[in-house]
Amino acid sequence: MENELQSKEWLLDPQAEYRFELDPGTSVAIKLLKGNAEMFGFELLRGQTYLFGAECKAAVFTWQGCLIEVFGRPSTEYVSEETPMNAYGNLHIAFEQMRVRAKERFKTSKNNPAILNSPPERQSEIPRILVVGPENAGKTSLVKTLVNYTTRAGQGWTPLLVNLDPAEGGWAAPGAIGVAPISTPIPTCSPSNVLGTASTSAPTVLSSNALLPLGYWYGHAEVSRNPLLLEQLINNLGENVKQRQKNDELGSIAGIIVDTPSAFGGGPASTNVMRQRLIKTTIDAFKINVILVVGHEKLNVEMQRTYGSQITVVKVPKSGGVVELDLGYRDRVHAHQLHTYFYGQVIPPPAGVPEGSYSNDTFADNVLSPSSTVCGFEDLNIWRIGAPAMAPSDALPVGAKRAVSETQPDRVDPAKPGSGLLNAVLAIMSPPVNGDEEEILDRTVIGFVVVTRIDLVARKMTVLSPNQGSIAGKTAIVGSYEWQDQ
Ligand SMILES: Nc1ncnc2c1ncn2[C@@H]1O[C@H](COP(=O)(O)OP(=O)(O)OP(=O)(O)O)[C@@H](O)[C@H]1O
Repeated sequence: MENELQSKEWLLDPQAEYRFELDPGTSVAIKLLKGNAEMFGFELLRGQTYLFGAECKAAVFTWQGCLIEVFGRPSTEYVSEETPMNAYGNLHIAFEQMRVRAKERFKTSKNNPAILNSPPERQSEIPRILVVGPENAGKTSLVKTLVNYTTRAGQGWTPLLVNLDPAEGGWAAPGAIGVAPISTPIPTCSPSNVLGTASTSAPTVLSSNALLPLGYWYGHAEVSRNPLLLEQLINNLGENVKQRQKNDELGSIAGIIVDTPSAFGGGPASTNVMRQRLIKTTIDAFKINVILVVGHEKLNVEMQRTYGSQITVVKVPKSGGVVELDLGYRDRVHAHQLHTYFYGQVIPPPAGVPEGSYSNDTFADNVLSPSSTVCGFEDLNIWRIGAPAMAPSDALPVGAKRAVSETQPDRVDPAKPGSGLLNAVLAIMSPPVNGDEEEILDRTVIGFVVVTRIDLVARKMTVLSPNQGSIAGKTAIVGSYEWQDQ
């Protein structure tokens, strides 16, 4: 039903979903009028209006039926009665049972410390889930749904969401991988904050925007660019997760869900060895006990054969709603993510929705003020990991060895022509623990800056940074991401 406010009502039957895709520069607002509805497990409040923009592609799903009102015109919109949500719901129930059993066991072991002598069994009861699948399989959407259901279970669970897809741009800039404890459901509003927003970029009064992620900087979109580096960072992340779980045994019962890049789930045969090695590293680093293979028969068989004897491998159906994202779209999303990191995000509401009348649960109306500072070439210690534009080791002629190792930090001199620093995204690293400058691979990211100007004569560069703090004396790593403010 359409009205003069350019809105349209959609009546959804139980277990149906309304899917929409937005064109660049457009937005829609959705209001739940009757019944119940959710988006990737995030429950919509009745009467509340939610804004979506930045080419968002998503779906409103209902378990029991609902009536929604949609303001604005998506480029594609339709209702589907066929969704994999039943399978996703069953998975959640199975994981919930594992958690409840683990909690019971934990309580008993407090009264009977002898039980603590059976760590492998106890460990195996906590869900540590790895999600793999090819490109555009809906991996991230499944991960988000499972994490959101876990936080809604009413048990106070705070699962750890691990993002190993450097192209995802979760929580920080694209190029980083990381982990964040999730205590409230993650909303969906635009692809620039698919996994929620870090507390440093959003008002912390909103718990869904107050995530405290821990990130490592890989610096590239493609896994094949430097798989050895990614492997080392996954191990570092795994070590951190292990430490946290050791310090908070009860809290760790909520478990871990690991989202992976599509390179883990397939690709050319030449990358098979690298792919299998990265999966093995991930399984070991996070002590994975369940592998979910999204919509890929061959990969499912491969996982069953390789890990089926020790790990539960489950084939999960792919949703027909998952959108094929092309390279142009992914580039636009990366640019938008970086813009959002520095300037925040304002999604203009569509016609018929007054300013400020929508929910601020999402990160749809938040302005940030970055600062542009000039610093001397010597003020920042800039490194690049491995040689620039390095081909993977297995692409070298047989017997050939590299001059620079793929994980060796290489000092970058901004004064040298071709330093590749102009417009480059630099990750600012936490200070060295042992004073060893070269151990930068093992350091976590504290923020990002972009080099906007280089003055070779004055030996100075202009840097855009999210706040006004000085960056003098800091250590930074440059990857292959570039960004220009447009
Ligand atoms: N049921 C659905 N209805 C509409 N859009 C959906 C649905 N499920 C997923 N999408 C959208 O499809 C796109 C791809 O989904 P998603 O990011 O989950 O896949 P992926 O397998 O993680 O992708 P990648 O290739 O980046 O690894 C996203 O924009 C997501 O919001």
